Amino acid sequence: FHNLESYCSLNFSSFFPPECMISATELELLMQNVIFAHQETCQFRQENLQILRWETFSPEEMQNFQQKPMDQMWERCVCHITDAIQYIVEFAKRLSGFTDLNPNDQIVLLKAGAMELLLIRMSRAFNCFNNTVFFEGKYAQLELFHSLGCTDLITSMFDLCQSLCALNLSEHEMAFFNAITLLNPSYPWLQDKHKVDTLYRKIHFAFRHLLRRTHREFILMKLPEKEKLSNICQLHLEKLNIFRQMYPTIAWERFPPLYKELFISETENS
Ligand SMILES: O=C(O)[C@H]1CC[C@H](C(=O)N2CC[C@](c3ccc(C(F)(C(F)(F)F)C(F)(F)F)cc3)(S(=O)(=O)c3ccc(F)cc3)C2)CC1
Repeated sequence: FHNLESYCSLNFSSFFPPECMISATELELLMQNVIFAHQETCQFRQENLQILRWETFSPEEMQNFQQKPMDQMWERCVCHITDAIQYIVEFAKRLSGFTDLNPNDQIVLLKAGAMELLLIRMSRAFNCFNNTVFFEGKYAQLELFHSLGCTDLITSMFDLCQSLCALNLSEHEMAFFNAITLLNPSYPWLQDKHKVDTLYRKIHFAFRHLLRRTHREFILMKLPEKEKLSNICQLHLEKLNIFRQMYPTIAWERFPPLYKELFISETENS
């Protein structure tokens, strides 16, 4: 019945189970909560990213980055991503209903979703006209990250940013896309799947309500599929493991605890 049920919930809102039904005021409050949670927890403001978007690194600066040793460049980037993920954790905590979830499930959703939300947010810091991304104060071309030794990962991140930029998402749409990506009820390790599913359906309903009001329903079909995001996350984990084989102690000694907690599996921690 799964297909029938998901088909119904998409097309016949009256098929919503009772706990999913929300009043008009609750709907407005939920929409504001998602939008404010996003606005208050972005690392950089949209207008500042826009102002700087033609500030690119000079060839000399590029070379300087490209000549950095692999472990140094990895450590810098891992610190940046950890900073960005702290904001993403804050976004989750401000989503009404997230902190009411089973604490184990909150961790499961953040472990699985933090990198996906990072990738979505990255498109805000991406200039699709010259294929550059905001990095350490200016916009950087893909080649700047050469010394990381994971050009396929960087390329797939840039491609994802290009596809998201093509949708020209508003900050409101970005907020909802992040919220529904985080609250994915299909993760296997969830203890209270039903509670996550109820919250997911409410936020998805509010997202569709926003899109109907702005005549932007078509983007729902054009958002990157789940597996496109998870493939890039998988590639990130593979590159991290290759790096750790090359520099076995760096990850332990120099990577921030939050990054290790999220991306270096417990079995190795013990
Ligand atoms: O909240 C906001 O306003 C946004 C949040 C997201 C920010 C952002 O784009 N980022 C924050 C950290 C960023 C980032 C992305 C990916 C990674 C890695 F995958 C690897 F290095 F391998 F690529 C790692 F983890 F393995 F190391 C590290 C760090 S970055 O800006 O340092 C950056 C690095 C490489 C790029 F090729 C493009 C960007 C992306 C931009 C500001």
